[in-house]
Amino acid sequence: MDKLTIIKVGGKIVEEEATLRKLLQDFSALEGYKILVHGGGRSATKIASQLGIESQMVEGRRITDAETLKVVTMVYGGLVNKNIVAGLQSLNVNALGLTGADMNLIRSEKRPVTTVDYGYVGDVKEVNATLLVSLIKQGIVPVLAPLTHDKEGNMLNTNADTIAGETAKALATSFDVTLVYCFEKKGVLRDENDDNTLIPLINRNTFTQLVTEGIIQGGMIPKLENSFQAIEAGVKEVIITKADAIAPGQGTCVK
Ligand SMILES: Nc1ncnc2c1ncn2[C@@H]1O[C@H](COP(=O)(O)OP(=O)(O)O)[C@@H](O)[C@H]1O
Ligand SMILES: CC(=O)N[C@@H](CCC(=O)OP(=O)(O)O)C(=O)O
Repeated sequence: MDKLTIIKVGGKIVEEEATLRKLLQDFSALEGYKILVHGGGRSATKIASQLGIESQMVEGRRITDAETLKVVTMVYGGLVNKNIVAGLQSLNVNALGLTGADMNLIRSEKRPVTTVDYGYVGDVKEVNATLLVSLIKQGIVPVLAPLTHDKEGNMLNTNADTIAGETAKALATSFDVTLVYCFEKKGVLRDENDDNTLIPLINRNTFTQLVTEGIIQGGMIPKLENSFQAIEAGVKEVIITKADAIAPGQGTCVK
């Protein structure tokens, strides 16, 4: 099977011009088929605040009311996505920016209200793998924004780590998929403020232990949950690493 690399890049990296530029250069140098998935949570929080809209996160997910949905649609589907596409085009990568609504790429359902009402947040139900395979085989590089739709006319906000994980899972029968989550730290760390404390390998058992010890917390918990789900669905390799270290052999390997 052909190899496919899916890189997910998070908030702090896409927000800063220099780090984003470096990541896009490294991404452009990757051999073979590839997809870039981006977040942009920090940019959305900043612009929402400038518009007088408060942001509220619960367990790493944004409470998305009608006004917030307008902001995230503009920021992820517009500003961040097009900035990345233009950057990649300048590096001769034939990037195509897409939300989940475009060509019905990712359909989701509004998350049911339980103790928390997340508002317009979508849980992924279906990724159009056939479309992605066809685009990739034409030499097109999809750049995916963290937005989905319900096929009833509504956009829904979806966590970017989940978009990357679900896309990797959907493509695992067509390619040998490597999924790389990159962010501002070296990987999963014993002390999250010290890049010298990298944990090179994590499995479900060590993960549970590290969560109990409080070493893994916050946004790293859903990132690792997405990683294990991807591995269990046939994704070949999941790596969590620093944005300037996306080449093989670096960061934390999830098994
Ligand atoms: N053990 C750990 N090692 C590294 N980061 C950790 C750890 N535990 C918690 N984190 C936190 O997880 C965050 C990454 O998750 P998140 O903010 O969702 O990522 P992203 O920037 O990719 O969207 C890090 O910024 C860090 O604060
Ligand atoms: C539902 C939900 O939480 N969506 C995320 C989508 C963006 C994201 O995931 O961005 P990062 O990767 O930069 O964190 C949000 O609005 O923050």
